[in-house]
Amino acid sequence: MWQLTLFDDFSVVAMFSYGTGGENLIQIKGLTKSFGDSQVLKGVDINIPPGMIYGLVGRSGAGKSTLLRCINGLETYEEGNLLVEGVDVKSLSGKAARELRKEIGMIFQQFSLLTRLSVYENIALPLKCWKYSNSYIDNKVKELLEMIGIPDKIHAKPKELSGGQKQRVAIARALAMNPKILLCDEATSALDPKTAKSITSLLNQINQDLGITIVVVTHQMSVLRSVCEEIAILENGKLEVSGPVEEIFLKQPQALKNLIGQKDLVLLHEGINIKILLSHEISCQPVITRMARELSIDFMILGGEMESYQKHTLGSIIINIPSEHFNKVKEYFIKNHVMWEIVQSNEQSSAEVDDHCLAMNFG
Ligand SMILES: Nc1ncnc2c1ncn2[C@@H]1O[C@H](COP(=O)(O)OP(=O)(O)OP(=O)(O)O)[C@@H](O)[C@H]1O
Repeated sequence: MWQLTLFDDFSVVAMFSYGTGGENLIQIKGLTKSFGDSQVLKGVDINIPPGMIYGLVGRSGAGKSTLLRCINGLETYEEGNLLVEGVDVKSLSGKAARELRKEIGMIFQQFSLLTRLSVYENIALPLKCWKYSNSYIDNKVKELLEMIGIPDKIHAKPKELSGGQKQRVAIARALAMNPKILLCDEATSALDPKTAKSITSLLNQINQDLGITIVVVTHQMSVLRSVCEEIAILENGKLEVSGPVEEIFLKQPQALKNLIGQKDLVLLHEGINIKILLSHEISCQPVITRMARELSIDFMILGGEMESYQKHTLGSIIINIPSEHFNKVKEYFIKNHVMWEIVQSNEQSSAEVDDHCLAMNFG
């Protein structure tokens, strides 16, 4: 539903309030951004529905932080549209731009707390800037401290806090204005794995309890897997792949391989090495052992891994089967809707594997 809002500097902004179900809270289309002669975002398209935790990944310099800063209006862009709640961020100025930023909280790798202020004062800062009453501020800060789980640190200074506690305070400060969107730029990168996990759990909790849409920029794949529903992979300012996180990690498109590299696999030169993708449906069933029984074949297990995602556990397993069984194994996979691919050892060329399959009439 469209709404006209009149701000006190007399700027009028058409606001879109969702409630129609399928609308995207953040709609990015053909976004282009340059610094001088260097184009760092090259026509990026991304849609993020309300309430989703969305991950942005890519190698250093891919343009992730720049994209985040375009979302909250800290950077401008030359071409394309970036709509937040249906309003093009570029069209906003003055009070309207500040109102938008009020709707969007942000946290960073280095926490960005003011060292001379206490935890209470740090969290209260945005509320003071917006001139809320002292009693409102007091209630809000205490409520946020309860939510982030460190009410006892209310009078502590940042130097008296651990990294995880500092990030909790930064999260509380980012939530002080009741934003609809929380942008997290490498929020867990400076933390040890266990503390990082506790922060990702807090983000999940905030998303579920408050319905806040969260955009996460990270280099940590475990963070993506544990919090994000969908992700986008940026390469040199271009969107290479986007979609559900489970699907992307399962199918491993080239852009993901470019990002995380290839694992060193111990593959055999003899027979056929097959990677079986254990989707949620497949990982819930004893597909592999059943295959051995049903087809009366033996095979070697060369490796495998299972990873936990927000909703499911999935992964892959690599087996080596004797060449003469390939046809019936393939038929078994097709019949049981198993996703698979042949992986070749360093000694095997693809032509060799193809010849092998042709010679065996594997087609
Ligand atoms: N204010 C700026 N002025 C000029 N160039 C900039 C500015 N901010 C970023 N850049 C350049 O834009 C490109 C993208 O930077 P950005 O910080 O968005 O990448 P990133 O994907 O977030 O990288 P990282 O993962 O290392 O944080 C880089 O080449 C960077 O040097």
